[in-house]
Amino acid sequence: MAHCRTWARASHACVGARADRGLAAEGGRTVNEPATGQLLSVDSLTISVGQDLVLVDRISLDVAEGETVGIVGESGSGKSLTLRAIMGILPSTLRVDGTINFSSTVDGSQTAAMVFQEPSLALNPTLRVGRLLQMTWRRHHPGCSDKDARAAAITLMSDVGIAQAESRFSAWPHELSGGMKQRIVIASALACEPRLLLCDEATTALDVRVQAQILKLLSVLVEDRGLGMLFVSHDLAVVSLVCERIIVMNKGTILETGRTADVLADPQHEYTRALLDANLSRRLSMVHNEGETS
Ligand SMILES: Nc1ncnc2c1ncn2[C@@H]1O[C@H](COP(=O)(O)OP(=O)(O)OP(=O)(O)O)[C@@H](O)[C@H]1O
Repeated sequence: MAHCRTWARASHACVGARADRGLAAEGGRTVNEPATGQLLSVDSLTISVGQDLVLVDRISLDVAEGETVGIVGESGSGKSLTLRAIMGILPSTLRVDGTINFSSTVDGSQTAAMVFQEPSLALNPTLRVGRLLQMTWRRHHPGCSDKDARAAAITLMSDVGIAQAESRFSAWPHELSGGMKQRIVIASALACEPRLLLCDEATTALDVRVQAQILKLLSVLVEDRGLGMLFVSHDLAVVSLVCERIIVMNKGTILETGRTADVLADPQHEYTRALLDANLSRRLSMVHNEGETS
């Protein structure tokens, strides 16, 4: 089975980069099976560069089966590095210590897939979108025929809300809107049949109406498929819409964590209160309204 790091480097079309069980230890990092019921368990993850620059400092987090967890914090707080460490796609210049425990399927594969921020960059402009999904499906379903993989790709396109999926199979990325492109990116992640979806600012590049539609889609997919999701965003309003639990990060450390409703109603840390700025309630109702009308 191809390793996700090889796959992620091989082509920027591989938007559904996937983490497999049994990754080799890197620095002081080990990857094992987590406790029953947990899809992912991260213990004391530390990411550093050079002799003494610590970018992520001993953070621990869990995602249970079917649970949606958000990591929120301003730019530079270490959210993306954390997700990339979990996926095993950090640059080799960074040192990773700590423990990452991954749940896996019986054959030890298909555990986590990642959705990146910018769909225009994530999709290979020279690859028709249906063909990308067909190739991704075949990569993760060895022995599947071209015809069956094409059918699976069209089903995935329908699943992520692309109308007339069959005729759009041959579309180029540039022929699709930003929202459609992100739907293809999500479909590509689903082609790995993950149990855990890692989303890195998955709606940040989209306008607010499309953002609401994609958030709604992610919520439906996660619920229907019983997936766990780790959703990273700098936007607390966005995270609170799709996550049951929130982790607040700043400067590489976790400041607080709790049920979404609790964190919103009674933030324990001054930094969290700052994130809950005067615009939050207005923005929340705006996003909720957009979600309802989409
Ligand atoms: N390869 C690297 N080498 C050195 N420092 C890095 C590297 N990648 C990221 N950093 C630094 O690590 C810190 C955390 O980066 P990270 O990308 O995780 O932040 P973030 O919270 O995701 O914010 P953003 O959404 O802006 O990316 C930042 O200060 C960043 O400059």
